[in-house]
Amino acid sequence: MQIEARNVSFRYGEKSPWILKDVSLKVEEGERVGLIGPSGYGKSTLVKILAGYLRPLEGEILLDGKPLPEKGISPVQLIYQHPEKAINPRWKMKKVLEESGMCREEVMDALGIEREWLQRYPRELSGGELQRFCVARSLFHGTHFLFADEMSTMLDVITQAQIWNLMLKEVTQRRLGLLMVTHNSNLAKRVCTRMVDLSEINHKEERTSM
Ligand SMILES: Nc1ncnc2c1ncn2[C@@H]1O[C@H](COP(=O)(O)OP(=O)(O)OP(=O)(O)O)[C@@H](O)[C@H]1O
Repeated sequence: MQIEARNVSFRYGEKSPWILKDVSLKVEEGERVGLIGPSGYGKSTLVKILAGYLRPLEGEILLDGKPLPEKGISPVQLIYQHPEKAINPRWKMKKVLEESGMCREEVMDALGIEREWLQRYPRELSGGELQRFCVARSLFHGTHFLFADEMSTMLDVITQAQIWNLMLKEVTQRRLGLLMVTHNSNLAKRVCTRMVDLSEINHKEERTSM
């Protein structure tokens, strides 16, 4: 499988400056790509577009040459920096996991998810504890591509290592495609098979100066 951003352009408002202009990027199954670039340059925006959370104003996102499916749980999963925004506040954690069909014991153990947390609401967990649920959920059996947007920045070093060890094991064994946004070059070197610098594939400066 392959996911592709083809000639994607985006801005947040009609009069706002272009954030992305004519950006093309492909990620193949089994690849682990690190997306880097200056702060505020559009990395998170591109990842949200690739995952189908935002629609491009020009260009398209193609999964094996077809538009992303609109129904069902997406084969493209995004884990962001703010787990509290990604989880339904009215559901207990058990229901959150059940909805995705992701209740593998070994994943919960590897992530250090305590079973007692399953009976709690999101507001009753810390950011790090919630993020483990977001990671667990993203690994449901239908996932083909995982996008991690600075997902471990808020976590302590031990939890970061725990989460990344599991992610790497799953990504390698299942040959998932991974796109990670990070400012941590040591982590990127350990995890990624290829690096992409957004400033090299984004043509916004060329167009806006015309
Ligand atoms: N919802 C929004 N509405 C308006 N502007 C936004 C919105 N989200 C982001 N932006 C702007 O779009 C630009 C790109 O933001 P984005 O978060 O994609 O950058 P980034 O490269 O991921 O940054 P960082 O490395 O600092 O996380 C920034 O100038 C930001 O202020």
